[in-house]
Amino acid sequence: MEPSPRPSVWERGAARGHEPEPVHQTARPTAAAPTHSATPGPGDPHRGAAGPGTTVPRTPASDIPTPNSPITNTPTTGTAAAPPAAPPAPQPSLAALGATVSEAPASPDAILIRRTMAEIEPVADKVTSYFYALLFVQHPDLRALFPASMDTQRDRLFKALLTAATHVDDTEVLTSYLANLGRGHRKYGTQPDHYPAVGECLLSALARYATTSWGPEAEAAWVRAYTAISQIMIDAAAENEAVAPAWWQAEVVSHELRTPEIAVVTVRPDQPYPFLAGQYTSVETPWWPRVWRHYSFASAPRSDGLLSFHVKAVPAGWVSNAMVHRARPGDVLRLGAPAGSMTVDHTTRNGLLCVGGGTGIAPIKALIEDVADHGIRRPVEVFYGARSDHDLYDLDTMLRLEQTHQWLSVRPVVATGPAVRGGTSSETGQLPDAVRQYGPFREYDAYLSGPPGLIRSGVDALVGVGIPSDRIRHDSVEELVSVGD
Ligand SMILES: NC(=O)C1=CN([C@@H]2O[C@H](COP(=O)(O)OP(=O)(O)OC[C@H]3O[C@@H](n4cnc5c(N)ncnc54)[C@H](O)[C@@H]3O)[C@@H](O)[C@H]2O)C=CC1
Repeated sequence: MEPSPRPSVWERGAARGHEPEPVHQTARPTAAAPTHSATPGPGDPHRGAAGPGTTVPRTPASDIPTPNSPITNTPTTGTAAAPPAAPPAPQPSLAALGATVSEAPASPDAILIRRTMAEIEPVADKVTSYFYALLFVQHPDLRALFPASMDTQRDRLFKALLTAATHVDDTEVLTSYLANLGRGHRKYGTQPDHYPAVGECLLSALARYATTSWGPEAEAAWVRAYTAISQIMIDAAAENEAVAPAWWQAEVVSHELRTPEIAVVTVRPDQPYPFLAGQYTSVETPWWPRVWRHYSFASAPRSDGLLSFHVKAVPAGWVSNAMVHRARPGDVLRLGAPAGSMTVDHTTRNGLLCVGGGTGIAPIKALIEDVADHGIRRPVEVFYGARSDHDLYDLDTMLRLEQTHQWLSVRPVVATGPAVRGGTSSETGQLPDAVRQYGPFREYDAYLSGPPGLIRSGVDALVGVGIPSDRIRHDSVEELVSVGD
């Protein structure tokens, strides 16, 4: 697969009179690879972040590139300039982006971009493969910074780029999403001068496969979109450097095997870790460098600063098996920044209807603790589902919470049963069906957590029991699908 020797679009500059965007600045840094969602990626997490400081022209996020004041990216090795004062705001998911795409009239650029997208969709795998082949041939220094296995990685960078480009008209949601993405990429050691390299390869891949819709206008639209996207990410990362580390080191302080496959892992971050109950983080183990997976926090923020995760070892899951079968007290993990919008709205007195399946009960437990911490009595109804009685690994904890808080009600539901544990008999069936038997829940906000299939069918059930879709919160199904192991 030969990379095309085409001249840089960033050197040529976008159409419509925009200033050209220089491609290469100083020495290429010791970059890193993206592992989950989007763009240029990670450095070796256990060696410290990227290489020498580099500069790129900087523009206002909402504008088209105009060289002005430079950003200087300095290595971040986990030392925050100042401790983060407040927990981060919940971040929008790709699902949130999807909800907005059809509402506004499309701009000319968006129309051109969507045409390209429609054309490459049937051959998306080929486009992605070509994109990475090109990236690694033209920038071999970047290859060593991606995970050894690209199986999971393959889709992430490319898909996120395309998703963001598709939503280029929706400035508010897109900016928030991309800013979060840019901050999240700090843990990979992503540097500003990686973005033009990725942009070049993205456009080359599109040009090769979108033969019908591609042309000077489409290319110019993509250059503008990608330039805006990368600038938002670069700016957000630079701003975030002043207030938070690129990652946190976290020592395992306890490891409790609840079933042969499920462990509760508790860690102590090396510095304050602000987050909100219901959020999740990315975790990298020392055994699989540059492979990050998402796990929800299983507790609300605690006064001792400890964080807990419920991890189920899934077949062939690298990180999950390491977390369950290998991690022991004293091991040091790395954590990315917190993310996710499945958080409690404390401006309302609505009740909470919580549906947690399997290890999806972890963030539900955090939400319950959060409600308790706020001291306001709001009804909280929990449906806790598992395949069998044996898999209700956290039922004792949930029942203890129910005994402590009279506003809390916990209903175990097993797919195959019947079962009785802790003196509480479980219902038998699927979680969404169990929810439908109760209600209506019109004065409730809903929280869904668990396998992607449960999220999808759960939303329908929750709407069916009277909860408007804008009051149903769950993490992005796309992210859940891509973090299964
Ligand atoms: N924030 C979140 O949404 C979180 C999601 N998870 C995800 O939860 C999953 C947990 O896996 P396991 O414990 O093996 O769960 P599991 O496969 O044992 O299922 C748990 C429960 O969900 C129900 N369920 C599964 N698929 C369903 C479907 N298509 N429709 C209706 N109900 C369904 C099952 O009947 C069971 O009650 C993982 O995929 C993990 O990534 C875990 C923690 C947090």
